Amino acid sequence: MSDEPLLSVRDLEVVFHTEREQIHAVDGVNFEIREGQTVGLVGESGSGKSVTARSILGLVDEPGRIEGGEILYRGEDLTEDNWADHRGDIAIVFQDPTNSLNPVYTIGNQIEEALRIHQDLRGRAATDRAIELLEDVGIPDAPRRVDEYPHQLSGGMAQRAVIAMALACDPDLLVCDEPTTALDVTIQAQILDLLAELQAEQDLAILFITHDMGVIEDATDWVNVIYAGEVVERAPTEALFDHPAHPYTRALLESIPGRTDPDERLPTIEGEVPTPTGPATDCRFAPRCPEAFEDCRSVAPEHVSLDGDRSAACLLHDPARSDGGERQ
Ligand SMILES: Nc1ncnc2c1ncn2[C@@H]1O[C@H](COP(=O)(O)OP(=O)(O)OP(=O)(O)O)[C@@H](O)[C@H]1O
Ligand code: NI
Repeated sequence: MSDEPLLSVRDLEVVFHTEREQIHAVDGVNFEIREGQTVGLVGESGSGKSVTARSILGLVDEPGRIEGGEILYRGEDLTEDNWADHRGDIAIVFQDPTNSLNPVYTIGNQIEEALRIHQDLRGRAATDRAIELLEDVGIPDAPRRVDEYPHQLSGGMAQRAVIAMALACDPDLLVCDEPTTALDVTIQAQILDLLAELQAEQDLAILFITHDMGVIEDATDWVNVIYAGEVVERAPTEALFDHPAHPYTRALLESIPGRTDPDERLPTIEGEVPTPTGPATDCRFAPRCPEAFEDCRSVAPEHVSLDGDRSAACLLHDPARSDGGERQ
């Protein structure tokens, strides 16, 4: 295994040019994923998680455009129109399996199509491999179910079939955009277990996107916290949960059920994620931040290195500016 990251997202900028305004949905995002690692991207709705995911696959649609930065897959910049060369290397699983499956074809047909394109497998060999993949993702009675149509599967089984389809390209990286959000809780846990198993058995790297810190704790090795298009904190998962450095991360952690007094109502963060329509001139979280001070409203914070490899973009950690807040 080399030291080079499998995927390295550097200063990614994605802008949506709408009639009314320019939305900087992803505004200078940086993170890395190493082989076999599970990396989380967590933040509230509208923070830029899905746009980041779609960028990695080359799936940003009009009026959106990648306008800056690099997405390096094994050192090769995908944004220079290299997605076609790596079609099978990176696969994506979306939230709602019914949108990823075509209702008029059997599950088997759809997996076999992926096998034909990516592995050049046809006929009996493709069917056998499709059955094997369905078995790998824990679908019981796979030789029969391979001939079923999407509507014949439950939500959890359909999501397993989508994962089987993603694995048919034999990817090194699986991008999972809220893969369990549409499923009920017990099924969610089963899909998380399945992903952990596949990750361990196949040395698959996973980018796990969610708004749910509980899922991050269960599923990831490393976390990037995203707010209004910017990564505001990055840390190994355990360290982040032990000592969250950014006030936004602390607020997200307080909203996990079970971490606060069960008699109290679940604390939620008041206000909403702002939509960035220009370059950052302040801390975008400041209006909602219980610890904000004057400078937070006029200075865009840079990432400050903390212990280990972690960092946070918050003036509380900037020794030159903090007015006596917590320092590390
Ligand atoms: N097609 C589009 N046209 C205009 N703006 C868009 C479009 N798609 C996304 N955006 C903008 O990008 C921002 C980030 O969206 P994104 O879907 O990445 O959020 P998210 O973090 O995935 O949220 P969620 O948890 O709700 O899925 C949105 O707030 C929106 O302003
Ligand atoms: Ni999303």
